[in-house]
Amino acid sequence: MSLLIKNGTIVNDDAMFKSDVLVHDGKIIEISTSIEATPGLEVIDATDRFVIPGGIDPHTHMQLPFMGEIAKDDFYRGTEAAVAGGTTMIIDFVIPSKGESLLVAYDRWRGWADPKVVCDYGLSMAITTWNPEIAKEMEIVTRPDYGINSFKFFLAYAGVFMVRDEEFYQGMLQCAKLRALARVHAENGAVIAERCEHLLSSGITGPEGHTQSRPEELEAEATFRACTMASQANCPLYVVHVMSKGAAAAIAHHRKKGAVVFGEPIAAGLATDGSHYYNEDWLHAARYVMSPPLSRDPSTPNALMKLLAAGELHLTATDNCTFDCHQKSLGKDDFTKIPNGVNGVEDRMSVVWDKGVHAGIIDPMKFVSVTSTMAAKIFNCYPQKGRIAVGSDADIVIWNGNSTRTISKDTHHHAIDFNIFEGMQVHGVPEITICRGRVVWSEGQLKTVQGSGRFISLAPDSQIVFSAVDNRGKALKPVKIERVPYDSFASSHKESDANANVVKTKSSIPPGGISSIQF
Ligand SMILES: NC(=O)NCCC(=O)O
Ligand SMILES: [Zn+2]
Ligand SMILES: [Zn+2]
Repeated sequence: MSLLIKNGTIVNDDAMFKSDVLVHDGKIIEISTSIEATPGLEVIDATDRFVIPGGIDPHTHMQLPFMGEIAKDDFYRGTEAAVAGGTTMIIDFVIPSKGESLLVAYDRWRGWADPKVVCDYGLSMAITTWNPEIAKEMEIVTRPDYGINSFKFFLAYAGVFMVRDEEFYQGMLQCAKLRALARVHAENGAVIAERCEHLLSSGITGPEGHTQSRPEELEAEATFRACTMASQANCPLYVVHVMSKGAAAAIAHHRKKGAVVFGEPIAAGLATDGSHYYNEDWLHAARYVMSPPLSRDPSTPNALMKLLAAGELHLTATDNCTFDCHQKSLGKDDFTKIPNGVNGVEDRMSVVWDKGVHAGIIDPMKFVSVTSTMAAKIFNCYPQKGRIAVGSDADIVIWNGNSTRTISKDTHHHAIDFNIFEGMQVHGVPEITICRGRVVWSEGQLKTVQGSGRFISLAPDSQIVFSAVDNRGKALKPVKIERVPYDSFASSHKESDANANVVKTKSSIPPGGISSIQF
């Protein structure tokens, strides 16, 4: 099947130019001005439109079993919502139960996703238990037939997914060895558990308790701790769902010291805030319950966008994990029982365009970078994905930057009965979405076939993630001092030596060897 896209403005992360694009058999085969429309070619007129790489959402949880419920968007509805919003690839998380084999969990996720996805997808793997068997299985799943190149550690959800600091540290050592990226959900799960108990016993049972149990300081503290530990393990780190200025500052602090750390704000955190938790309507407030919570500081969404513009945060995701009103209502007497998670996969591209490009904070190239290219580079599928170039997959969106739409549960494609962006009017509309050469969304209609998406095997050792770590590792090598064997008798009779305390060996201070906490 062949497609010709004419008269559009191609946008990559590093350039914008007018050109035509010819697609054949799922790949881009030619980019030049004035490609002739031969008979049999389907022609798309992209005059006054941008032609952008399809969005990549590197953080979703389709049909995740969580908090006694199953997230409503399954891999079919969730990927339909994705393509309706201009996203052509997602990276979802395999999350094994505590003690479960990674391989068993992996097969379950593939069994769920493969027959349902309408766009391409990759997988990341959560590590919820630590033991030598898990370390071995991490090695297995990084092979091409499994295609995992990142592992996520939860520092929250005590007793469910959370790992202890020493397990997280061991896990990162293993990630570094396998050249896989460590990802972290950075909160202080132990303190949160204490605070939840205290709030409930003081009679605070509503959704306002959720946000009060998880002050921003705890996210900032955990982010700082995770970055510090990653530096000690010489392991690149990716902080998922950066929700607060404090967490973003912790990432920037460590980057300034040379750490390889990436920060991912999500659509919810870029477009709305935590004032909803104090809404008097219980259900309204419960809809926004997610962790870490939305920031109570109303200036945070704009600040996070500016940090993307400045390169201090790096790419956007959604953490799409949807529970409907009925599921949310299971926590009506106890906020700790409200299933955590919000929508985003359909609206991320429009929200980032509206709050970023339309607001004058980022340009269209940066938009492409933070919605697609950076994800492709970090997860090592670039330039197959994330670029409009000859040889790349034809994952393309015809984007109208001037058009507007109003987000609503009545028109969205999620499987839930509300939308956290309800009523928001956004500039930036995906008019046509093309997944590997197939038009899957046009004229407001889905044209999808279940199972038509493919699994993308992600290889370890991404350049943008790992190029710096070897030299850094040399400086981190433990130092051994060669000494004459210690003899306690001789030592106690030795004359005092004026130079006894002078270290004669040359030593350097490795990265992270000096405290990075400076006030
Ligand atoms: N974020 C959230 O509240 N739910 C999804 C699971 C996670 O990523 O923490
Ligand atoms: Zn998380
Ligand atoms: Zn998540």
